[in-house]
Amino acid sequence: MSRKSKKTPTSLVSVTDLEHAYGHRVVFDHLSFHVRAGRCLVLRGPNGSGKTTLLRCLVGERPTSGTVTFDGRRVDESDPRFRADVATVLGDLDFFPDLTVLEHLDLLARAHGQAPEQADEVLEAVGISDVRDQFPGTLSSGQRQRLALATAFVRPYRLLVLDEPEQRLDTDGQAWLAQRLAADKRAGAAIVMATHDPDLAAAVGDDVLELGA
Ligand SMILES: Nc1ncnc2c1ncn2[C@@H]1O[C@H](COP(=O)(O)OP(=O)(O)OP(=O)(O)O)[C@@H](O)[C@H]1O
Repeated sequence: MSRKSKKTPTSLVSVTDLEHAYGHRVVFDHLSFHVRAGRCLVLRGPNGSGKTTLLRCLVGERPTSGTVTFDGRRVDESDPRFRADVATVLGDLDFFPDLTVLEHLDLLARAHGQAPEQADEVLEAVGISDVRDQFPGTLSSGQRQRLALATAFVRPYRLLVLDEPEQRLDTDGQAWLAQRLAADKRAGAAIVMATHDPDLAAAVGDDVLELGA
């Protein structure tokens, strides 16, 4: 008689005994967790508790000690496979001043092998079609944030890493973001997101890691 083995879902991101310090200041230590495909881990904690530092370690910043793996391999931001699989919106992005909003997205879509109409679709979805021909320097802060999000959403990914994606978005933008992230999870993406917005955390988060507690 054959015995069926119960398949446990594998982790996409694995963090083991992670520590990061700036000089003598230990921001976090002894951190271990996993994130599976289709799940969202929310990082919470007060200002300065280490959320951004941890997100940066997930996408290639070298920690003081410990390991971070993505899909079973040590994270290496120069690895083309890693870059193809992982999208990030971390901090204020540097946009090319001489490329329009549409040109930015078009460039990224093509670089990731997407159809040319992908940029237009994302512009529409993110709600910045009306500024498609403007340069980044002429956008409002909320429009810049929408463009930052669009740079991730215009391309495929297996892991999405977001630092306070809700910042500067209006109410409609925040509601749209929550729906988009929920749809991403249903499509199988893993998400790790630092947020100060309890509504977004409740709408999208499956697990919560509290830093600075
Ligand atoms: N490059 C750096 N050099 C030295 N110290 C740093 C550096 N980056 C961050 N820190 C310090 O590390 C700590 C954690 O910062 P981090 O930005 O990770 O916190 P955070 O939880 O993301 O905060 P916030 O909620 O304000 O975004 C802070 O005390 C900060 O001053």
